[in-house]
Parts: sequence; C-alpha cells; structure tokens
Amino acid sequence: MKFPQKHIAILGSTGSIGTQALDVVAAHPESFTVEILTAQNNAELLIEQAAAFRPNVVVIANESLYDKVFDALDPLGIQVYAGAKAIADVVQMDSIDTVLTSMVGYSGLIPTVKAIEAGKQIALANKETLVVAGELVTALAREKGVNIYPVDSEHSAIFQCLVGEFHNPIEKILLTASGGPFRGKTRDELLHVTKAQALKHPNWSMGAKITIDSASLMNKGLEVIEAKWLFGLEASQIEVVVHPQSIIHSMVQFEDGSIKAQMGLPDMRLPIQFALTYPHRLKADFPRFNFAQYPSLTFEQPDLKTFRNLQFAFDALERGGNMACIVNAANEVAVAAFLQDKVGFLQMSDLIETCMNTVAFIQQPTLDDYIETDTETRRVAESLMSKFENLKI
Ligand SMILES: NC(=O)C1=CN([C@@H]2O[C@H](COP(=O)(O)OP(=O)(O)OC[C@H]3O[C@@H](n4cnc5c(N)ncnc54)[C@H](OP(=O)(O)O)[C@@H]3O)[C@@H](O)[C@H]2O)C=CC1
Ligand SMILES: CC(=O)[C@@H](O)[C@H](O)COP(=O)(O)O
Ligand SMILES: [Mn+2]
Repeated sequence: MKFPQKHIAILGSTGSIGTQALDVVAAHPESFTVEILTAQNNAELLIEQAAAFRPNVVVIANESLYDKVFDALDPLGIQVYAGAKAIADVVQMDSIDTVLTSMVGYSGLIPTVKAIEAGKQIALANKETLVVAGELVTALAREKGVNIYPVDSEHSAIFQCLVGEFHNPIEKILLTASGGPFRGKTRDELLHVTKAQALKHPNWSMGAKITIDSASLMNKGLEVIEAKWLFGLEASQIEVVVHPQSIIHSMVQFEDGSIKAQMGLPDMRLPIQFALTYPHRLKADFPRFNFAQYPSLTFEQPDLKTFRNLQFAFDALERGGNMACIVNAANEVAVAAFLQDKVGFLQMSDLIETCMNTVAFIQQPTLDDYIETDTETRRVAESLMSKFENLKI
C-alpha cells in the first residue's frame, strides 16, 4: 500500500511538538504538504517556518503582531490572518485533510471541534482538548467519521500496541510516568522547590507548561483522562506505573493476561510521524534503542498522597460532567502563576482542589457549558490566587 500524500495544518508550529513535526515533514517532503501554520506570539519563527515550508496560510493568534507577519509573508504570496477565531476558521479549509493540534492548553478545544466538524483527520497532541471535553469531542468525531490519532507518547504507545488487536477487548492499560524531577521527594522537600528545578525534566525536552505538569504529575492525570476518551476505558482499567527511564512508553494488557509494550528512546518525532502516517511506518533515522545501554528498566507505584494532582484526575473521572474541565482550567492558572513565582509548587494542588470544590458542577455539559466553566474557573482561581500569594512560603 502506497502512503498517500497528506495536506496538513500544524497548529502551534513554533512549539516543541510543532517544530518537531516540521522536522518530520522536512525528512519526507514527498509525503506531506504543509498548508497552514499557526502560532501565538513567536512571529519571527513563524515567518522563518513559512518562508521555508511555503504554506498557503499562516495565522498569528496575537492580533498585535499581524502587520509584522503580513509585511514579511504577503510578498511570498502567503495569506496571513490573525486572532483565535481565524485559527478556528482556517482548519475548515478544503485544502487540508489533517490537522495536527500542537498548541498548548485550552486554546486547542475550539479549533479541534471546528476541524472535526469539517471532517478533518486529527493528529492530537493537545491533550487538554480531551481533558476539557472528551465526551463531546469523541462523540462528534464518531458522528463525522473522523479519526483522532494520538501524538502523546503514551497514547501513541497504546495505539501502536492495539494495531492488529482492535477486535480484542482491553483488560487494562499501564500508563507509564517518568515521575518527573521530584520523584521520591516528600511534601516537606517540595515546599521550596523552584521553577528552575521543576523545568528540568529528566528525559524529555518540552514546552514549559507540560514540563511543570510532569513535575507535579498533573501531566499523568491529564493523560489518564485523555486515555479514557481515546480508548473508551473505565478509570478502573487505567493503571499508572512509574518508570523513571521513559523507555517503555506504555503497555496494554489483554483479557488473556498478555501484556504488549511499545519501547524506544524518548523522541517525540516517532509518535508525531506515526500519527500522521498510520497505518504506514515511514523510514526514519531516529536514534535506535540499545539494550546494553539500559541494563536496568525499573518500575514503581506513584505517590498519590504527595503528588495530589494525579488523584484529582481520577476523582474528576469519577465525578464526570464538567469536573475535568474545572481541573484543567485551575491547573492552567496554577502553572502560569508558578512560572511567575506567584505560588509555591504545592500550592498549585491547593488551588485546583479549591476550584473543584467551588465551581458549579454540571453533569451533562454542552460546548457552551464547557466554555463557561473554563471562564468561571479561571475567575475563581485568579481571585483565590491573591490570597495564596500572601501565603506563599
Ligand atoms: N512537547 C512535548 O514533547 C509534548 C507535548 N504534548 C502536548 O502538546 C501540546 C503542545 O505542547 P508543547 O509543544 O510542549 O508546547 P509549547 O509551549 O512548546 O508550544 C505551544 C505552541 O502553541 C502556541 N500557542 C500557545 N498559546 C496559544 C494560544 N492561546 N493560541 C494559539 N496558539 C498558542 C505557541 O505559539 P508561540 O510559540 O508563538 O507562543 C506554540 O506554537 C500540549 O498540549 C502538550 O501537552 C504532548 C506530549 C509531548
Ligand atoms: C513526551 C510525552 O508524551 C510527555 O507527556 C511525557 O510523557 C512527560 O513525561 P512524564 O509526565 O511521564 O514525566
Ligand atoms: Mn505524554
């Protein structure tokens, strides 16, 4: 079977996933045409990428940067738009068949919904979309006959284990977690950790938000929720296993007890490429794993009492409705505040817990309810923050 050329939009092309996606494209120019690139603030890199990959369209979300991007790219015949609404509009263009959602945070939700409504295939890096509105988004994808291919390394691993097994029920998945830079630390030791320490992930180089999420195990919590919606699982079928080396990217256990694992060196280009090329595997020169260099692969249980965010994610799954949307919005405010030295590391969890107990719960949310919940949670979280700032340890 020949791999058909894909016409892609890369949302968040200037980020960690976006730039690695462009590396994948550059290595296979015959397989991909980049039609659309988008970014938030990094106009210089967006212009540079557009000059190299010659998309038809670019969008800069920050409207104040429109003139700068337009002046650079209009002479190249590239259409330039600005604003969040423009991102949600361009993903519906006829010229594309696939959208890689690699922007960070809640900003991914509406463009992903619009792309699915237009029947585009989704390569999903933006896990927050499924955390906020997984039930709605996956139902819409089924209705429109759209596939959502996971980019997140763990979910790609699970997907790769399931190829050839789609008719076999999953008994459970084993979602691996590195444990982050603070694995093994006590709450007392976490009281005074700095953002510089939290930004040092042991195995992966990623954007700031997901790196802080990894340090607090919120990333694993978001991934538990992401896995539920991608693979149609109950919370009881999702087990988190700490695996500090990040070589086994996750595992699936079937009903006969067999466990399949997907392994490799930590390198996001592989899951990005597989999400864009499934069911094909394109030849790639990513560095190969060598067992002799890893004589010991180790496993341990997560510490949910110290890293409370992971427990909150399981609680949110049990509550259902808009609870995961509340957790996500509170976490986005908490992480931004931690990165600005406004709250301490452990206070991020306190902020999320208070929002979970404060913001109105809705059992059957509509898209408008999710949007309202996100806005309301941010309002509550910001107002709580002023109190937390005074208490900062
Ligand atoms: N990095 C990784 O290895 C992995 C990432 N993911 C997920 O992929 C997503 C992207 O992560 P990552 O690449 O690390 O993030 P980065 O912060 O590196 O990049 C984010 C991208 O999104 C753009 N962006 C930021 N805010 C907005 C906004 N409000 N509207 C539109 N665009 C915006 C940024 O533009 P600008 O540069 O102009 O600010 C940038 O292009 C996240 O959801 C993350 O959880 C999942 C697995 C692994
Ligand atoms: C590369 C990737 O998928 C990240 O989500 C990574 O998994 C973060 O690692 P931990 O959250 O396990 O520390
Ligand atoms: Mn991951």
